[in-house]
Order: sequence, then C-alpha cells, then structure tokens
Amino acid sequence: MKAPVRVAVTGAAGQIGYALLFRIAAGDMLGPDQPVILHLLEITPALPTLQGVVMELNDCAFPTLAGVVATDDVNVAFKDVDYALLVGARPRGPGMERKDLLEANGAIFGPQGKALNDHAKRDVRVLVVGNPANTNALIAQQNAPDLDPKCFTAMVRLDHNRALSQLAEKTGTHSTDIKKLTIWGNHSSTQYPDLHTTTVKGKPALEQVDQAWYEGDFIPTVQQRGAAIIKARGASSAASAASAAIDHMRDWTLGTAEGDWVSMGIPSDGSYGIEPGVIFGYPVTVKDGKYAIVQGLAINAFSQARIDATNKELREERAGVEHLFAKN
Ligand SMILES: NC(=O)c1ccc[n+]([C@@H]2O[C@H](COP(=O)([O-])OP(=O)(O)OC[C@H]3O[C@@H](n4cnc5c(N)ncnc54)[C@H](O)[C@@H]3O)[C@@H](O)[C@H]2O)c1
Ligand SMILES: O=C(O)C[C@H](O)C(=O)O
Repeated sequence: MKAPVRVAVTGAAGQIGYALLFRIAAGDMLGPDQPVILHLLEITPALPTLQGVVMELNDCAFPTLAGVVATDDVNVAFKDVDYALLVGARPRGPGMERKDLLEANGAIFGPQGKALNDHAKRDVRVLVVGNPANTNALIAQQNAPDLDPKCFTAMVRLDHNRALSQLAEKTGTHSTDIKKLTIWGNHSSTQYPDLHTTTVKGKPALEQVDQAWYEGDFIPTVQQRGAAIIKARGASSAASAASAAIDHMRDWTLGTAEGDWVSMGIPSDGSYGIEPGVIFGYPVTVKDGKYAIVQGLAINAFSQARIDATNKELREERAGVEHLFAKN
C-alpha cells in the first residue's frame, strides 16, 4: 500500500456525492493500492445528513479508506489536499436567469479557489463538476493566484462518455471499440461533440454513420442529454456524473491509453485559436500525471463554426463573472 492521499469532495451530502464517495473510497479512482483520506465539505444545515453518509462510509470497512474529515469549514476541507472534486453548487431556482446562477456560484467558487490557494498541496488536481462547470472552474482558478492554472479543470467527461455510448449504439459496437473522440468547449448545449478524428474498430467513424444522423441526431442528443435525464428521472444525472468524475481524475493521475485521448475542460493556452482566459473542453493525453492538448488536428469549416459558438458562449460567461476574480 502507498501512503494515503487526501481527496476533498464538496457537496458531499448531495446526490452526486452519494454516488461518488463510495467509489472513491473503494479505490475506483486511484487504484486498489492507493489509500485515501476523504475531506467532505457541506453547508452547515447539511452536516447531519453528511454525518449519516460518514457512518455508511465507515460501515463499508473499505481497505482503501484511511480516514474521513467532515466539515463546513472550507479551510479545513482543503487543508493539504492532493485532489479536490468541487461538486457542491447552487442549483438553478425558479425564475433564476443564467446570470443569477453565475453570480450565486461565484460566491461559492471564489472562496473555494482562495482556500485551495492557501491550503491545498501545490500540485493539487481540481475538478469542477458543479454547474456551470467551466466558468465555476475559471472563478476558482482566478482566485488561486499562487497555484498553477493547470491545476484547475472542468468536467466534460460525462459528455465524452455519452458520445461514446451513442456512437457505440448506432454502430453496433462497444464503447471500447471507439477512439479519439472530442468534446470541445463548454459543458452546456453549445458543446461540440466532434467525430472527425474518431475511429470505430480502427475505421473512420464518419464513414460508418451518415452526415444527417451525425448532425441532426448525434450532436443534439449529446448536447441535450443532461436535460433528457432530468426530464426522465426528475433529477439531474448523478451516478453517471460521479462515474465520469472518477474517469477524469483516474486518467489525469494514471494516464490515458496509448493511441487514444480523453476530453477535459482545461485552461485554454491558445491552441486551436482559443484565446487564453476560459476553461475549454479539449482533446488531451496524460503522461506522468501531466495533461497535454492533442495538437495538429485538422479543423474543417463545420467544426470551426461549432467551436466558435461554444467559445463565444464561454467568453460571454466569463464577461459576466470577471468582477469575481481576485485582483492581484
Ligand atoms: N459537469 C457535469 O457533467 C455535471 C453533471 C451532473 C450534474 N452536474 C452539477 O453538479 C452539481 C451537483 O449536483 P447534485 O445532483 O449532486 O446536486 P445536489 O443538490 O443533490 O447536491 C449539491 C450539494 O452541494 C451542497 N452545497 C451547496 N453549496 C455548497 C458549498 N458552498 N459548499 C459545500 N457544499 C455545498 C448542497 O448542500 C448539496 O448537498 C449541480 O450543479 C449539477 O448541475 C454537473
Ligand atoms: O444538464 C444539466 O443541467 C445537468 C448536468 O450538467 C448534465 O449534463 O447531466
């Protein structure tokens, strides 16, 4: 067994939290030889519920669970953490505009970014799941001037996994037969699930499906999948979101498979014409715990228009929250 690492999860008493914590504690995220100490953050009124979750975690007697800290103090929650999964967020209420949602979440992710800046390990891996995930990640990152911006990522892996599943179903294959699929941009309905580089059983995906299905069915289905789950379940996706969060952190830590890549929301560095300043979904590979954007992919006019649209949305979201960035 390795030395334990500290993993913070916010919104730990929520529905994603309930689907996530037991899998992290069981070793699904970092492996069966990596003990974890969970740091669970909740708002004060949710602490009794969180206590019940802690009781259940203990009752599992997981070999890889080395301790649990449950708190409503963000400075305690992020003390010395190696990983932080920022799940807790303010859901959209009735009559709430997107702008109000961004503002309400700014009040959460600004202080959390600062607390990570002040207390987390210098190589902390941060994944923002709480919506609007990309812009919440940007707010946190902008409030953590002493941390490398590359520590901050947003989750587009659920969209990536949804796209794999849709394409596998259409082509009568398994998701493991599909390689090199990308979710570009925002975790929102402007995201662009791109199949131009994708292969199914080693052959180009777009030669195996027709353009009408790609454009009129696949892209909108992946873009609208979150809303479809909410309609069907009466609650937003939880187990699949938790599973995608595990995939994101595992691949960021243990690496991506040879000859394939994954999609991660990461600070733009100018690649593919996306000016720095937003957290953008890109195709990435991971080696030795460091991610790198896959370079040199050909982008045709169809793809460019869609990448531009999601970039525009992220720029607009950014413009709405710039006043929440730390001045330094
Ligand atoms: N990126 C994605 O792919 C994706 C997918 C699904 C859901 N989501 C988002 O994830 C978020 C959580 O979803 P859920 O279903 O678990 O919601 P939930 O309402 O069940 O749980 C959220 C929890 O966060 C807590 N919380 C609120 N503010 C907090 C704060 N400041 N600090 C700590 N905890 C706080 C709440 O008390 C609650 O227990 C939502 O924003 C949802 O839209 C993202
Ligand atoms: O779409 C939503 O609001 C929920 C979540 O982001 C999802 O993609 O399932």
